[in-house]
Amino acid sequence: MSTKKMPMSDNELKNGTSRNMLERCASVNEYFDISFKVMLLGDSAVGKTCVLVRFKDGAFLGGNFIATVGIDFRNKVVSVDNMKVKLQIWDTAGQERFRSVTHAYYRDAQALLLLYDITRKSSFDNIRAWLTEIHEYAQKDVVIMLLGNKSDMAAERVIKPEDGQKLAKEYGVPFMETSAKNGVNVELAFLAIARQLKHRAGQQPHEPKFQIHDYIESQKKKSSCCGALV
Ligand SMILES: Nc1nc2c(ncn2[C@@H]2O[C@H](COP(=O)(O)OP(=O)(O)OP(=O)(O)O)[C@@H](O)[C@H]2O)c(=O)[nH]1
Repeated sequence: MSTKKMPMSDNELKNGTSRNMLERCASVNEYFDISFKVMLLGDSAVGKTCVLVRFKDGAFLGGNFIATVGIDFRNKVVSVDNMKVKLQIWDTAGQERFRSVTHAYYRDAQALLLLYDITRKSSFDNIRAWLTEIHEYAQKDVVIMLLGNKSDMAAERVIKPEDGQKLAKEYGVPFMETSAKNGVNVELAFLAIARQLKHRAGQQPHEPKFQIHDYIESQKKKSSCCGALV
């Protein structure tokens, strides 16, 4: 299996060869205290790879769209309180024909980021089908977050933030709009997931449960002085 268009040589990437693998091995060796698997899901072209590249490398993959083939992953170690949390983030192909490949990876995932494109209604309408699939293949206690991506494309928007919020509320999952292009909320989404998983792993019986919704809202308020965060 291979992937596409991370910011390395195109040929290596499409064929999943040497440098790609070496870079991943190098990041595997980075020190960490605890590790979690996170998967990116959603229709083809909603921006899963771009969101991952934005988080991992702080870059935007513009230009021609090349669909992911199969599945691939990237590691990133983030600090949560005084702990190093490694997120192994699996980027899946959104195209229907790869579904049987990606199903096999659901079981190991501790968190799922489910994306739609705010400029494409069908990708939003398909979220219910994705959630049905998640309930069928993923662990019962998997942490799910809904992301409305491409929030920078205001002129082409067809899905309002309230629609995303409403759907997320119906399923009891946190929601935010992101932009892989300008980076809005991308880091927050992954950090909120890392924090939730870390708290869950080390939670003592007397400790209050980590409230991911409250954390997201507090972080948005903190950064609202520096830019608009939906
Ligand atoms: N304006 C804008 N374009 C984006 C954003 N995210 C992704 N794109 C563009 O949308 C297209 C699809 O992005 P990908 O990240 O390849 O989509 P994907 O979900 O990984 O697609 P599959 O690999 O087929 O599942 C590309 O042309 C990106 O440049 C964003 O936040 N804003």
